[in-house]
Amino acid sequence: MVRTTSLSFAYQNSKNHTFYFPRIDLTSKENALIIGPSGIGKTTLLHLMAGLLIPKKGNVYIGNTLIHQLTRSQLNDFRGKHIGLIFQRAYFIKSLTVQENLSMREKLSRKTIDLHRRKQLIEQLELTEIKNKKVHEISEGQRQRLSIALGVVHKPKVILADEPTSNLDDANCERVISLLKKEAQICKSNLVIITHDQRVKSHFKKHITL
Ligand SMILES: Nc1ncnc2c1ncn2[C@@H]1O[C@H](COP(=O)(O)OP(=O)(O)OP(=O)(O)O)[C@@H](O)[C@H]1O
Repeated sequence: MVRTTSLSFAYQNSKNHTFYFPRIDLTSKENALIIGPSGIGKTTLLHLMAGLLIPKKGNVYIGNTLIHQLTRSQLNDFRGKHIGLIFQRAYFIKSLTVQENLSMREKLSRKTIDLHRRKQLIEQLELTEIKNKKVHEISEGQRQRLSIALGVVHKPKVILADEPTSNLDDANCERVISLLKKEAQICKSNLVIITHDQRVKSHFKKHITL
């Protein structure tokens, strides 16, 4: 369950421009797209939902937790355990292998390491053949799939993805969307995607328009 209430935000250096966001209310396992023109505040909203930015007013519930009432260290801990972030440009440790990056992400979540889950994910995302390769040795498409794996390996309550398909051809776009939906189903999590991509829109019933 993900819910936002009267969320507003202003960047410190933004000459008092305040963003006001519509209410979001996602029931258990419900997915949604955040859509709207460039610069309207989609990434800002996603970062608020991830607890990476602090709202001026309002709050974000993930499950029963009001995330902005947590202390900074509780919030970091909560994010590590319960939020899966997938950025357009993923952050990897390039000197480590695919498998080592996943293992590092699991350790950071401080959840019990689930070797079966990691193996299953590597197979599902077709990373088996390159699991022992360093990240700088793999292709762009493989990196995209690894970034999904890193976002979901710890079975988060919510998966937040920022433009996960914008650099992909049609076949890979379809593949990434169906992988994300499948992983959300397996993790029983809410999936929230920011997109400009017309190809993605028909795959989701719920659209949040900014
Ligand atoms: N750290 C920051 N400090 C000040 N202003 C910022 C900061 N980050 C973003 N902005 C501004 O806030 C506005 C919204 O940015 P945001 O990235 O949330 O928009 P967006 O809807 O995701 O855009 P796009 O679709 O182009 O990625 C933009 O005008 C941007 O320049």
